[in-house]
Amino acid sequence: MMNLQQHHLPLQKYMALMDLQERNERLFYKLLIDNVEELLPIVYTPTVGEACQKYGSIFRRPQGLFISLKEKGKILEVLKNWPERSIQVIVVTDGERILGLGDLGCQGMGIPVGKLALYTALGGVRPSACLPVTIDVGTNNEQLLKDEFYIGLRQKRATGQEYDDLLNEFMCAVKQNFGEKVLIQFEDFANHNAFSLLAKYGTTHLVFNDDIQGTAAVVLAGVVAALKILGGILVDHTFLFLGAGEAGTGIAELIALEMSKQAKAPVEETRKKIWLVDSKGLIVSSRKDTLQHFKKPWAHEHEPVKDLLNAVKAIKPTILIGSSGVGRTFTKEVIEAVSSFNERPVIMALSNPTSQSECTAEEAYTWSKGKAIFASGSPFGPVRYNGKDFVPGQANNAYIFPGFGLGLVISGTIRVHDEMLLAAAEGLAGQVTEENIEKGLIYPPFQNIRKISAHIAAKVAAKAYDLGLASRLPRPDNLVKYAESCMYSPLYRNYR
Ligand SMILES: NC(=O)C1=CN([C@@H]2O[C@H](COP(=O)(O)OP(=O)(O)OC[C@H]3O[C@@H](n4cnc5c(N)ncnc54)[C@H](OP(=O)(O)O)[C@@H]3O)[C@@H](O)[C@H]2O)C=CC1
Ligand SMILES: CC(=O)C(=O)O
Ligand SMILES: [Mg+2]
Repeated sequence: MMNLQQHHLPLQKYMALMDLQERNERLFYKLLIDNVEELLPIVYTPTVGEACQKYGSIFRRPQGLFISLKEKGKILEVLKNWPERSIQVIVVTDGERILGLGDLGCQGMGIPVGKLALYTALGGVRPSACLPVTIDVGTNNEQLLKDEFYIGLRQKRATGQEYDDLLNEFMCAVKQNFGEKVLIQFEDFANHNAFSLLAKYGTTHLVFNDDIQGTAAVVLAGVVAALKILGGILVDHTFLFLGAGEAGTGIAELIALEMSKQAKAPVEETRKKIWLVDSKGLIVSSRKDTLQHFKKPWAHEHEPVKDLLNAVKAIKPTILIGSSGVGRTFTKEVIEAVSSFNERPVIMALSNPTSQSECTAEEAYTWSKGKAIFASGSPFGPVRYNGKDFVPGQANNAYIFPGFGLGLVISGTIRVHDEMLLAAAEGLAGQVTEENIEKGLIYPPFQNIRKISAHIAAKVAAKAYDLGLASRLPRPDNLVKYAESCMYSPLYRNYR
């Protein structure tokens, strides 16, 4: 830690940590687990975003497995080259929507590598069972195509049949090489591929889209915890999203599902409590013909509204969620408006990294005059306002995917089901203590994340057993203890 702390720039710390991961993996995980709050912003958002942007120029040794269009027809052979045989979790990206930073091509590899480091440190999946993959189908990022240090294919992105065929070959080869119980986590695909990949492979493979499903579970958990402050049940609240893509519509759908279960009402009804704004304004029924399929369920009856501020005034949300990927879009006027009709407005600025956050913690507390219950995708430090300290929460899918994946792996689950996402959200919300709530925190500190992950894993595994989707038999009596017993710890063994 002293060595790391001598570096002043976060990117230098990132490089030092990646070197350590390469040199002494066990020590890397020991450090990450023992100093999770200090090191998470380095191996993960926001610094991993900068690392991906500069990946070519800071490149030292390859991490993960790159599969490019040139490997078409040989992907099985490529997978066989990976030295580890017992893979349990693959995180795969094609680099087209890296955080809120856009298309970074195969420099997006930093994301699967970082996510899998968290699978191990936060969720206890063995490092050797984790495989980061980047599918290189080119990039439409002109700057990268001209960059002499760019490490990927110098061509525009393959699309259509060529893209679909490569992805299909990859998905089939994974199953053939690693078996059907390997979890494939899709990460940071652009939404025009993300939804269709999830729908296509959800019935044949164990797949999970972190941006759509993991984010949904973490936000639902935070909202459920916030109800302890706000009062009422989910259907008593009105939600407004800025951003109607993977994160926005994924969260909206899971919240509507939970509302419908709680209120015993059809999901078509509970969806009406949720509104979304995209780059063209509020999603309303008069726009239905021109909307992408994932937006259509949210096209409610309303006159057109052209921007967020007017949408806030018209819809009067109790909960405002930013999932646009565009920084500083929760302006002073927006936060003042939402605070004018709420005693305690919930404001979540989910977009990553910090530069893309819809507002800062300081802005949320100051502009709401200390009323906001605030959480953000990338971390912000505590804020002092009016002589009082406010501690923001981190609404990031990192709370969910490590425990969620662990739950699937330890139960030998063969398919992901929405009920498991609800179970994961319940598991996380259940870990928020009275003490957290008193401080205005709707997420527990990351300090306790391995315990939290074990509880999430137990909930997910229990649901998988209940649904008959778990293949590891017999079902353990105490799933929390079992999950803990399965977790990797970076201990040195005593040799005889
Ligand atoms: N905290 C967390 O755990 C997570 C955070 N995220 C973050 O969420 C962000 C979005 O990700 P994702 O949903 O996958 O991205 P998508 O590209 O799928 O969706 C982005 C949405 O934002 C809308 N949008 C873009 N610019 C504006 C604007 N100026 N005003 C209003 N709406 C706008 C887009 O509109 P249109 O459809 O019209 O183009 C689209 O609906 C990213 O920054 C990502 O880092 C994502 C996953 C997890
Ligand atoms: C956190 C995350 O998955 C994202 O920003 O894409
Ligand atoms: Mg992501």
